[in-house]
Amino acid sequence: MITVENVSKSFPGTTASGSPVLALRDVNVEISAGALYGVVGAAGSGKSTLARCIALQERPDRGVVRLDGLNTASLDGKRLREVRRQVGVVGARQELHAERTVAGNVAAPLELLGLDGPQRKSRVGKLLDLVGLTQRAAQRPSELTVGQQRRVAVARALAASPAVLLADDPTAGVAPEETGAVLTVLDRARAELGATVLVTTQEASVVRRVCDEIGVLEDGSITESGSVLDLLADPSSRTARSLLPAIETTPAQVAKYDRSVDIVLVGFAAVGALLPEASARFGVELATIGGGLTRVGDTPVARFRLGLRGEQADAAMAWISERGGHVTHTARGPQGVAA
Ligand SMILES: Nc1ncnc2c1ncn2[C@@H]1O[C@H](COP(=O)(O)OP(=O)(O)OP(=O)(O)O)[C@@H](O)[C@H]1O
Repeated sequence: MITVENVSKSFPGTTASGSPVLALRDVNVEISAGALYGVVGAAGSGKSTLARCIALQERPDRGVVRLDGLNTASLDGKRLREVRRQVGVVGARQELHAERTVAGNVAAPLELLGLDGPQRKSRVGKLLDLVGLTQRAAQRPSELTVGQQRRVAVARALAASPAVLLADDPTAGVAPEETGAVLTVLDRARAELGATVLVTTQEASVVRRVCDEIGVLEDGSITESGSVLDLLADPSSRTARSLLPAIETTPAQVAKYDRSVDIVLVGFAAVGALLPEASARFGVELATIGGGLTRVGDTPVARFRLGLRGEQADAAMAWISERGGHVTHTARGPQGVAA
């Protein structure tokens, strides 16, 4: 478990005015052990600063970072270096050793730890298998794509078996067709090695594919946090806006019905069966006039705009809500009576 409590961090100003940059403002974050947690925000929102505070590479001005309950604020010297080793870091700007092979790059931290040859070989073999680059062991980084280089960097960061893997903008500069493979490797680090994985990103697609929980940073403050699926339940949340399918309907489409509602459905059962069952049970016409289906991780998630017709429409919507559908009332058609 990683706990960030009331952390603030500023840097001396670099602009002409010289006023300090407040990179983090009173940030609180809780990351469960074994989670794949996304720190999400625009450029300059403070993601890397938060990541560096958690990796103990930066000291907060105020507040505390706890790693498994350990207050890291007072750590120094040897103990600080030991605890830092619990966090493996992959950054977009971190270079691999150009003159060493892929296997040599992954082995480098193990050499520093003093593992003997056979132990190193076995560990490097397992890590290259995890990142899917066994066939590339003898190649140099320059022979690999950016996405493959990033996967080597992940293997290297995992070499010393850290409890936490921190990937700062892992898909930056990676070709779109390769981002899936990079994210799969992060997911495997969590699933197969039990690491807690922390990812910083600006990309909704990264959140959609792999994050269980997120914290959204805006201008140094956390504005939304929690489980991704829970955040989707509030259609006005930034997370919902960026992850749910867009709804594009014209007033003319809505006008054909008594009224319309927007509905978010999460999970296999909800997406497959709720609407037809509600329609049959209450004798109500439920027509999908906008929205669509997406996937968040392995979970299907739908957002539809429905046109409703029938006396029992309210009862049908209440029935859907009781079964976990998130219903937002939108416009009434011309036949509707304003509430
Ligand atoms: N070492 C530093 N010295 C001065 N200002 C800094 C330093 N590091 C970060 N900042 C400033 O703090 C703010 C937050 O930066 P940070 O790099 O954490 O944001 P970010 O969300 O990671 O951005 P990006 O997605 O572009 O990497 C920015 O205004 C940045 O200019």
